[in-house]
Amino acid sequence: LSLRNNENSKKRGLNIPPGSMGWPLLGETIAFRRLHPCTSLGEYMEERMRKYGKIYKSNLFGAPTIVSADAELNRFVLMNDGRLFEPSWPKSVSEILGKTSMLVLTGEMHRYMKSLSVNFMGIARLRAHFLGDSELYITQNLRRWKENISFPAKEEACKVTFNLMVKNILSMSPGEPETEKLRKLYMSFMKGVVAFPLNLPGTAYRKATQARATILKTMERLMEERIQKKREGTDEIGESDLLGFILEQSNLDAEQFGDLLLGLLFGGHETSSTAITLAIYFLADCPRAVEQLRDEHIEIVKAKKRRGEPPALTWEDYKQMEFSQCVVSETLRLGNIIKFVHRKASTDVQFKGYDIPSGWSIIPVFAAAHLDPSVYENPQKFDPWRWQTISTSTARIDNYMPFGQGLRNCAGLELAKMEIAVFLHHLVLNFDWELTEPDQPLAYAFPEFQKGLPIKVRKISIIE
Ligand code: HEM
Repeated sequence: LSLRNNENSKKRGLNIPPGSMGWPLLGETIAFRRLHPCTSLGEYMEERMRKYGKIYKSNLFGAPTIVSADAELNRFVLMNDGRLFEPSWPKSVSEILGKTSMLVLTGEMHRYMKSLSVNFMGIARLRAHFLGDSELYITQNLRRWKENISFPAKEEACKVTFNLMVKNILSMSPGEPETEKLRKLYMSFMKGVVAFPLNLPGTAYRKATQARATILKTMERLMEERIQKKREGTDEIGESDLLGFILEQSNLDAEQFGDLLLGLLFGGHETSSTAITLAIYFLADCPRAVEQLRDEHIEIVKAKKRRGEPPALTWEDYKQMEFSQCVVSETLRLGNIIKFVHRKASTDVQFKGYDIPSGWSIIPVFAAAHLDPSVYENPQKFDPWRWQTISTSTARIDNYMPFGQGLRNCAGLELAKMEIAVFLHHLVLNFDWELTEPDQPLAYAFPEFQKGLPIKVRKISIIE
């Protein structure tokens, strides 16, 4: 199909970007997926960019594809979502995330689900629920850290972000048997989303489809139980979790709710735990940034004491974490948690003299601008201070897209930034840490630390 499409475009005299379509069927998918550090673009892209420039054609995931390392084209694609472009995730991803998942929905239904999620994670709820809950789960978690014993940081970050999401989605508490059951199911589901999509018995992909079905059944049961409680007048949760909020504010059925839940767990758990782990990794090599972070957070705590406030962080305290936000921005730039997204042209599109034929896939690679030396001086360097000056520059909008942009931008970006900052607050106030083994994050579906980033901590006590 890809080759036929390519031939048709030639016949129509279109100016398709240069590139190679690779092998029949497989195209260049294997080379595209080859592991490389997430702080680089990898050999496949670097070689193609040297040969063909920032916009080139290929054959990926079974479709003729334009790969874009061009920041302007990436922005053009995202700003024309729903008009010239639509989502086009590989079938394996869309099947596992569900047909009513936000990543694949378009039009009215996408807008509806998006507005539910954005409202659910709006500033009011961040202040009222997520901030206090994040702090609670983070402190509960860090309190258990033992000195001088190596442990994987990723696992700890995952516990925090998972607990936060299930508490706010389903009012489930950490450590309860039902929460643990859901966590295990979710882990199998997650492995399948990123695995090679081979739907055979015993494969990660098959296990994930089974986990998905079980999670959906659990959702259905929880929904029925809540409806029953509402009828009996014994529901105490009301709209304080997503399930209650959806029951009051929408008419989603159990499957739609299940897909929304999986999407938020998937979107909110793996990404932010990866971001926290990446910050721990980058900071371990940048003591000056840890020192400056520590000063910032000590000052926040002292100011609270001076004002006679209780120790819990408030939204106003969070807003004081300016250098921490620079650390967050730099972690997301260099870590490239979502390296690229999948779209396809819903009509013939022209850009910079090139034609992108209707039906072709396009992969905007956000990481390309994040690592471009003409945009970010010394791009391989973890340099949070660069954000103290960049923030006023307009270049940032085009060249910095860790959360995507436009219609389909991240619904949880404020939550994510807050979670990372609150984690940093308690981390730098309570611990020094070092990496115990080399473990570089590799660009898999998400950046992945092969060993989960083993670290060793030392407790410090700087606030009397
Ligand atoms: C550092 C952490 C995060 C990063 C880097 C990130 C990144 C992204 C990106 C790049 C997109 C755009 C996908 C596209 O264009 O197709 C996206 C969408 C989305 N994200 Fe996030 N995200 C993060 C955290 C979260 C959190 C905490 C949540 C919520 C719990 C969340 C929920 C979503 C949802 C629901 C969408 C789909 C929006 C839509 O289709 O309109 N994300 N995220």
